[in-house]
Amino acid sequence: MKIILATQNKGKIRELQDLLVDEDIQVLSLKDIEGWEDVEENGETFADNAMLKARAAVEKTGLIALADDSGLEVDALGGRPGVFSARFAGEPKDDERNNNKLLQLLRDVPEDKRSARFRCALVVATPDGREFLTEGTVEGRILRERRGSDGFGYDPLFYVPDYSRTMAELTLAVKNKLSHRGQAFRKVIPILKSLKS
Ligand SMILES: O=c1nc[nH]c2c1ncn2[C@H]1C[C@H](O)[C@@H](COP(=O)(O)OP(=O)(O)OP(=O)(O)O)O1
Ligand SMILES: [Mg+2]
Repeated sequence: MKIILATQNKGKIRELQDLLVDEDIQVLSLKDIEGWEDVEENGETFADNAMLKARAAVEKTGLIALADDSGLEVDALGGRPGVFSARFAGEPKDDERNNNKLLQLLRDVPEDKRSARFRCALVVATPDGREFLTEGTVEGRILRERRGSDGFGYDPLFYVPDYSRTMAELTLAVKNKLSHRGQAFRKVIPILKSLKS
């Protein structure tokens, strides 16, 4: 079986490839596809956007596609940046500037009000028109400075109380064990298995 990861994000590709390593599945990403043009992510929810990306990848490749739309919801910001996480500080999307903007907006927010969560929607779409959605979340809080250098995106600012570490201080394996993406992915496995047979 061969699937296409409908993402250009290197951090996601690394995590999803690691999650898929024990499955008997050949994995391509959009980086392997010539002439891929990003779809406009204009959905209202992570699920909507994952669906748009998965569908576009199926249409382009004719393969089963797995798309990820994910982001950060900060309670003190009323759930922002949410679906706008990637472009929080404008175009072109840039993790460094996004993290700076987040720190700036939360400058006067006290420790007990810095709660946040990562949310991930994964969509599996098939060439014969079927679509499957799974989701995952992980709770944490936003620190006042970056810690750690692994991971991507908002990981250096996202502290996971259960592990006393930021996401960027966790190994790939540990992050995949607890993350929003890891949780959503574990629900995808039985779906992929059912498509094989
Ligand atoms: O585990 C994570 N650790 C840190 N940050 C994360 C994570 N998961 C999502 N995020 C952030 C990064 C980006 O600011 C946004 C995703 O935006 P999102 O549109 O889904 O991805 P993207 O544009 O980077 O790649 P693509 O659309 O090709 O999959 O949320
Ligand atoms: Mg995107």
